[in-house]
Amino acid sequence: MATGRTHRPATRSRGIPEATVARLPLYLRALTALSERSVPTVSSEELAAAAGVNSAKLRKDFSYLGSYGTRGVGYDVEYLVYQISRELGLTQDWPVVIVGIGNLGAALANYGGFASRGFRVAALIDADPAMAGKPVAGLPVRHTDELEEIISENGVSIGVIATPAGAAQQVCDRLVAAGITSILNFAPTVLSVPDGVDVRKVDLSIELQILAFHEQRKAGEETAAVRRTGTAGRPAAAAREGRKGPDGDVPAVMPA
Ligand SMILES: NC(=O)c1ccc[n+]([C@@H]2O[C@H](COP(=O)([O-])OP(=O)(O)OC[C@H]3O[C@@H](n4cnc5c(N)ncnc54)[C@H](O)[C@@H]3O)[C@@H](O)[C@H]2O)c1
Repeated sequence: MATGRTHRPATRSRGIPEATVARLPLYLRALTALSERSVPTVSSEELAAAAGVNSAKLRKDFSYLGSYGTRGVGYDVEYLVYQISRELGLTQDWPVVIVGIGNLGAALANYGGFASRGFRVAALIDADPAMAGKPVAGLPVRHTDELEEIISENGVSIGVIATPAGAAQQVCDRLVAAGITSILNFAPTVLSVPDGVDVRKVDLSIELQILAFHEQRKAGEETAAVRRTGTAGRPAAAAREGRKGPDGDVPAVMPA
């Protein structure tokens, strides 16, 4: 990561809209891929396409970082990686605990993408005494009795909940009481937390339901087109083509 620059444009670490913050990881993922291919600069259009974002939105987002690119050259890939990483707080190491080491917790523990992005799995915690000490992803599973001690010893501020829904609130309360201020919740339940604690929820079934909604709508369009023209298939396909932009790159479902 290029961190050796002495001149940095002023950035506003406060006051960045939440929607911009949500897109920064998309830019970072696209930029990291360019950096791995040793691509030195990228235009806003190329980067926007790689991140699946509209290029005017990208330029506006980058203006919040104080990054305007160079006319005719584009953005310096390495420097943008550094800038976005710094804005997202990824230039420091974040110890994370995962609570609930079943199918999902073990899969998350084995996922290499956390460590490579600065999220070190400090401990794996489970309530099942039979799991205590068993290695998962190279770490011995620790019992929930040790939860508070683990969090304070490792200075953990992010907790991942992968327990059954019924246990999630109680686990959340213990994490918060132990000093955790950010929670990534995979359990299908809404968590109550005090002010100052951030919760992000991941629910793949909700994503599938949204896709189902769009599938149903597409099927509805097809039926309507058949009624209008008496021809199956082609009119609906043409209607879908018609929704695409000039480059044919506008997805039917935009990333959130
Ligand atoms: N968000 C998603 O997209 C998504 C996808 C799959 C599963 N899930 C959810 O993730 C959760 C885990 O799913 P799974 O398939 O891994 O279940 P699982 O039954 O395989 O694992 C759950 C683990 O949690 C442990 N546990 C139970 N109570 C606990 C407590 N109080 N403290 C600590 N550990 C406790 C159990 O001992 C078990 O090892 C479920 O809530 C499931 O609905 C979410």
